[in-house]
Amino acid sequence: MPSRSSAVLSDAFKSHPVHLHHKHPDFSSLQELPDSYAWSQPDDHPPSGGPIFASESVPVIDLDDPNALKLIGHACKTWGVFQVTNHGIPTDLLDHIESAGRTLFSLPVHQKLKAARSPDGVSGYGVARISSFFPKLMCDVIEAYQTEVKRLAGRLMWLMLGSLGISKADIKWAGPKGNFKGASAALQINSYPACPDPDRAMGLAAHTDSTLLTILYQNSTSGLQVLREGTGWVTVPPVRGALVVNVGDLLHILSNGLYPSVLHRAVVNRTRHRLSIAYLYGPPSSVQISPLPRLVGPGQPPLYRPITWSEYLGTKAKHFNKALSSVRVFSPVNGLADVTDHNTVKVN
Ligand SMILES: C=C1C[C@]23C[C@H]1CC[C@H]2[C@@]12CCC[C@@](C)(C(=O)O1)[C@H]2[C@@H]3C(=O)O
Ligand SMILES: O=C(O)CCC(=O)C(=O)O
Ligand SMILES: [Fe+2]
Repeated sequence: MPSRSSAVLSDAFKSHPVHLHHKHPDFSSLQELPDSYAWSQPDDHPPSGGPIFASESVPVIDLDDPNALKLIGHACKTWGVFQVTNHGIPTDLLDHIESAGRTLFSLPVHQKLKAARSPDGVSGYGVARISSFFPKLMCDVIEAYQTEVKRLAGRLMWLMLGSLGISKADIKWAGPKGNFKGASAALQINSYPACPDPDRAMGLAAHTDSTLLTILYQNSTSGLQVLREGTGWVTVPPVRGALVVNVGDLLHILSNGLYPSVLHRAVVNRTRHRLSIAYLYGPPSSVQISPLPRLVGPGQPPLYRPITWSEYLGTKAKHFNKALSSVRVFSPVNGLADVTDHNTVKVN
């Protein structure tokens, strides 16, 4: 979004521009998966959806539930992801932003390319890392959505931190009113066209978000999967009106590893187009984030060094899924893999 915060955030990519040599095919007319889209790691990609009858599923939490705080704390510790209902964002605003996204993606390719994201930019049309050049009507919807989702993000922050015993006095950068006024954020609209060969393709590769938290709206077509230890990839089913919340790397750092960021990916569907809208939420871009003093002590040394969001995005751009372990202070002495290290994911 053309906002001050994303202009500052984009500084993070100046030294790691992404040069994509992709042509943008017209997906609406493709009968076969182009070779350039065939996924090279079939082992890591069991047929779309993972186990059909997963014994456990991602928690769905009603924010009006008096036990919401406890339920959120438990979900953050054990899953790193949960869905929320009664979150205050009206369903018709969700419907509007979805149709605004569809309108954008259904523009002819040449028109979308006029808003192509530059190699070191945060916003624009492209293959993952979006926005701008919207017709006025669409901007209104996006602004309305950003206002609401920003408020929800602040509320979720206090619920997530509150369940760790953290109060407003502990987070100075939340501002005098504790409403995270200076927070930075990016809104990413993802479009996953129907794919003739979904088991050989990938919508969005496995990653963790470099955020404090991410709030994701997904339309009625499933595709989001989270990696659950001992189970494998678990589909997060779309629940009408609900939003998915996941823990990002910066909350992982802030909580000194108590709330692990969750590895997730998006798979594609043979017949249905899928759309998702991610609100990637973080602290003011130059605030140092480090394990909260309240969560460290003699038996619990700080596991991560202080780092700003801007610096972390640069680290992510360089090390991808190893970024988090690259800011870890104590490497395990016995050489065992760090449980938080997603090093089973190969970086192409
Ligand atoms: C504020 C952010 C967070 C970004 C970069 C920048 C704008 C776009 C975000 C995403 C969204 C898609 C996955 C990801 C991994 C990607 O490629 O672009 C995210 C990345 C991150 O979480 O690191
Ligand atoms: O489309 C999805 O479900 C996932 C999107 C995502 O992970 C992201 O934008 O960071
Ligand atoms: Fe993500």
